[in-house]
Amino acid sequence: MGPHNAQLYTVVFPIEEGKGGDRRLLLGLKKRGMGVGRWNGFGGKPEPGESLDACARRELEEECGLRTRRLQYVGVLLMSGTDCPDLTIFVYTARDLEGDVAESDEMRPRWFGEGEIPYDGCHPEARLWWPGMLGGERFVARFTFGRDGGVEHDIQPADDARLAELESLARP
Ligand SMILES: COc1nc(N)nc2c1ncn2[C@H]1C[C@H](O)[C@@H](COP(=O)(O)OP(=O)(O)OP(=O)(O)O)O1
Repeated sequence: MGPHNAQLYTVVFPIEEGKGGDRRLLLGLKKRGMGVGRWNGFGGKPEPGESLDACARRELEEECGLRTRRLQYVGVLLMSGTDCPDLTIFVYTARDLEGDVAESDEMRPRWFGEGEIPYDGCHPEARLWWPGMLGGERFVARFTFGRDGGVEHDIQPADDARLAELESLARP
């Protein structure tokens, strides 16, 4: 199961790093559609012919008003389940941010300190990979959702070659 036969999405996490090494993460409370009522990064589906990088930048600006001078492709989520379509989600972090944070039709943004992330209000698997992502890990994570609401997971470190291989399968 992979990008070639799954619905493709991007998700972007804006991060600010303070001088003392403390980090803040901008999350958005989803106001409609998939994941409504949950805190998440900013993202969505690529438009026809759009690269993943361009999609990530567009969705970031549309959903929270920010642009970035440092977008980093850090991981891939391969999601499957009995009662839902397969999803492949390309994960980015965004630093060196420009613009003003603004609420959109889709997202209500809010900054959280690393120790304040509201995991109970996020997608259930978020707590399994966000701490690693915030710590700078690059990864491929496989999640399999069961009918009982449980989720099996396998999270592996990924290098440039593995991430590029997955990205190339999604190239328009
Ligand atoms: C199931 O678990 C998920 N976990 C996480 N962390 N993120 C997820 C999960 N499922 C979906 N997402 C992300 C992927 C995208 O960033 C959004 C959903 O995007 P959306 O459906 O809003 O896509 P758009 O292209 O913006 O859609 P419309 O323009 O049609 O509103 O959630």
